[in-house]
Amino acid sequence: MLVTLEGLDGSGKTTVWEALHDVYPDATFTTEPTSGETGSWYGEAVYRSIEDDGADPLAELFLYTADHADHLSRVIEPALERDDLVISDRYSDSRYAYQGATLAEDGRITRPLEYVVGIHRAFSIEPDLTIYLDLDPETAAARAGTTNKFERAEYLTSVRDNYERLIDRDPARFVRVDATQPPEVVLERVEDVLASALEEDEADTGDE
Ligand SMILES: Nc1ncnc2c1ncn2[C@@H]1O[C@H](COP(=O)(O)OP(=O)(O)OP(=O)(O)O)[C@@H](O)[C@H]1O
Ligand SMILES: Cc1cn([C@H]2C[C@H](O)[C@@H](COP(=O)(O)O)O2)c(=O)[nH]c1=O
Repeated sequence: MLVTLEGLDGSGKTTVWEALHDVYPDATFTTEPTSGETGSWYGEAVYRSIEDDGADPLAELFLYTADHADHLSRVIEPALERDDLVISDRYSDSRYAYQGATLAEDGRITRPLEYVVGIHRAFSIEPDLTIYLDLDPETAAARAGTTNKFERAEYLTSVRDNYERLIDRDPARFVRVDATQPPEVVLERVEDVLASALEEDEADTGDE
């Protein structure tokens, strides 16, 4: 089962992702952009681009997408074949929401969100469950510390609008969690959501 954590910078994804290691010690934990144990030079290239305020938005989209393609074949698909629970801190929805927003500012691509979704259609795997940590852009930017070009409240407002569009299109996949709550409350809610989804998945698999 593939579970993804999504939300604005500073919404608390990594805090939750780290805490879930203790709850699901046998799961495969991974991230996008890739880094650490599941990292690659593609992920390193993405982080270089994040630090480059003049990076070309289309080139940046394809760097992120290259990292995703490699992540799928090297980490996600083998883990799913082993029947692991896979928990990814960010995944394709980040691309749809963030690069959708960047390309809207850029202006070269009409219907940027649809364009980014479209380039994934032929090869990507949709998550079974996406937990969306919902936070207003101002709090998100303040928590994230505005350390890179994405962590600005104005930009995060259009990223959040894109997440809302994605949720409207696929409400069954997303579960919204109020990320303004204290960390322990957010974690408890995420744990409940995850436990129910795993129970449901087990029941469905048992029925086959
Ligand atoms: N529920 C919460 N309430 C208040 N502060 C929080 C909460 N969750 C996390 N934080 C704090 O906010 C900051 C950002 O948290 P975290 O790194 O988990 O967010 P993130 O969504 O992974 O951000 P990014 O996408 O930028 O990596 C950290 O200082 C963290 O301690
Ligand atoms: C996967 C992905 C990420 N981003 C952005 C979001 C963040 O500002 C940075 C790095 O992510 P982290 O969680 O803070 O490590 O990259 C993006 O724009 N597009 C993506 O596909």
